[in-house]
Amino acid sequence: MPPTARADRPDSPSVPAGSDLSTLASLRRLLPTVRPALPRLVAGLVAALGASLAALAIPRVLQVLVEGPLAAGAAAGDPAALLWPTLAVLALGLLEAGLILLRRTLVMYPGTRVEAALRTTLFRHLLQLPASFHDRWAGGQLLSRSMTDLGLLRRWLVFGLLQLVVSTITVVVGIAVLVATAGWLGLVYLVGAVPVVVIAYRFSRRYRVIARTSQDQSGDLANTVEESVHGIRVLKAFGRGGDALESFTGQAEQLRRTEIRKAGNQATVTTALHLIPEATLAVCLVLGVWSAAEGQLTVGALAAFFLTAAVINGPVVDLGMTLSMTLNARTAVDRFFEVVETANPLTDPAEPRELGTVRGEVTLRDVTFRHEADEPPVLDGVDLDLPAGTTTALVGLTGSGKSTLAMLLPRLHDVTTGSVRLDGVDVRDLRRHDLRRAVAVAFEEPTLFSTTVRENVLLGVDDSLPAPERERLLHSSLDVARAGFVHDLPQGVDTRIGEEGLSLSGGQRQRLALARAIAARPRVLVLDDPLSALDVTTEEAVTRGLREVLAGTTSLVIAHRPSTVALADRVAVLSDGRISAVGTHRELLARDPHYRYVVASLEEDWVAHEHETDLTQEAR
Ligand SMILES: Nc1ncnc2c1ncn2[C@@H]1O[C@H](COP(=O)(O)OP(=O)(O)OP(=O)(O)O)[C@@H](O)[C@H]1O
Repeated sequence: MPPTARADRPDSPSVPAGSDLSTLASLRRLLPTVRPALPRLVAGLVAALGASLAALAIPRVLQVLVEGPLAAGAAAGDPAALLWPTLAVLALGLLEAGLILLRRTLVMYPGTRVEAALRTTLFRHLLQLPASFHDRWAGGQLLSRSMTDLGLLRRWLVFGLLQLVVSTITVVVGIAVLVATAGWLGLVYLVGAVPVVVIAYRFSRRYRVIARTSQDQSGDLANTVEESVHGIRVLKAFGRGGDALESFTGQAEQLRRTEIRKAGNQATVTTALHLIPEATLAVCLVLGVWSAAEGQLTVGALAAFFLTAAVINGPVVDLGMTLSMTLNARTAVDRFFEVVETANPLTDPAEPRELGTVRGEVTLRDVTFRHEADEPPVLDGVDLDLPAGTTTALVGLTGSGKSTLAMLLPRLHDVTTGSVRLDGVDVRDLRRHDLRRAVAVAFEEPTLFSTTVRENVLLGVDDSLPAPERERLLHSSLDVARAGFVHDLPQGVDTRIGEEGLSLSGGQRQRLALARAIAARPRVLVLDDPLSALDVTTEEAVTRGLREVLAGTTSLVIAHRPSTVALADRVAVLSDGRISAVGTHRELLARDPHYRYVVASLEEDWVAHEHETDLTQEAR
């Protein structure tokens, strides 16, 4: 089975957080974001109501026309008497059309603004949330929440919401007009509204669940596409393209079935909402004609009654669509708030300590770390000193927790217990911005952004530095990382590199990521196996350059190869969640059997890794 779905991650919480709220309470959470747009939305609502009232007024004019000038004019052979009522109907029609246009114009801008504001809020929060959140949440789910769900929400705000309010008011006012026009006949029409309400209520309960399933499934599908495109080389290399397609087709089929269920439910309710008012109208027709024949109702009142009922029938029939739009919007709001209301445990302290000039001394004391409270600890009582200006290699068997430990330094994770200190200050007492200016990281998996080489490398460099200084940093860090290949790119350092730098080789990407970490001139540099994708010759050249840069910088280098270990002044061995030995490479080789075992297994892994890299490159 190809890794098209992140089976280890919940794609979305199984019990939606907003599900215990009523639809109204759930949607009300949008109010703070919608508030600035409220005046235009309310103006749009007034315009829409005006249009509906104009439509409702037309039958009344027709009643006057039928009962007055039409009868009299026709009898006297005086068609001129029809002029004014006809002009009134025309004016009302034009007013209705004008108000509909005004409504559209008024609500279009606030709708897009609210959508953009919500999208920014979501993205800002995603950037704030810790790495552990992104470990748990699939990218496709976040993508579909920020794109599809917010698009649904905008359409509901500019159309569904207004339609719902206007339809409700039109129906209520319309029924009042019916009662005023035809007395008990209006009450008969009102009785017909009871099954409509019951059906609409039952439909909403069913549809809410289907809407949630459909939006979650479309997030899962987006995730599959994202992962398959991301991992296209692996899928091709292992000949698993067909399996990926099968998995995608399965998910797409599941979504299609849900959409069919959704459409089926909508069709059923729309049919019912069509039939009931029409049937009610038929009953009213029989009763109305009988009543007119008995002289209890004038012909004009009867005509006005049916024209008004026809105006009301429109919103009743549309109720199915407006309700489903509202329920889709409610689901979108729930899914939005599930992310936005995820508490961020990695916040800045209320009273942050100032860092001043950083020496770069790092100490870890009795550090325990577990991903979840009920999981065993990855780190369990780690004590480690990184004296200022020294380079320490962190070595351990695979899965021993080296990357986890490295992530504690810039607070990508927070310790569960114990402390990490920079120059004696607990990193949790510092602003994250200050801390991350002082501590830079180059990860083994180098992520590059879809922008120029220059912007990628200068990502961590202070924007306020003068341009010549930034330029110097750019070139010197590219030099150290032996990334001279960028000068051969079509526009040199101004060449846009592809999504995640995929148009570059693994080794080239790794060198740019290394250059980025060096260019930030941190006092503490964390390198998570930064040379793993380099060939031996390039690795030697980079190592020579790095040695100069590392002199004077406190560095923690996670090493998977003896050559990387050689960069370090000393080596710390991570075993069973704690530091089991610290010393020079030679000392540890001489006295620590576990270190000898780790080095031997790393050498084996390295040979296997080289072989696998060759295979993947051949597959390309
Ligand atoms: N998000 C997570 N939730 C639960 N466990 C995790 C998570 N991320 C990593 N782990 C587990 O934590 C342990 C340490 O992982 P870590 O990546 O720190 O090891 P490592 O020593 O850097 O491994 P390697 O040398 O293979 O890169 C592993 O057992 C891993 O499965």
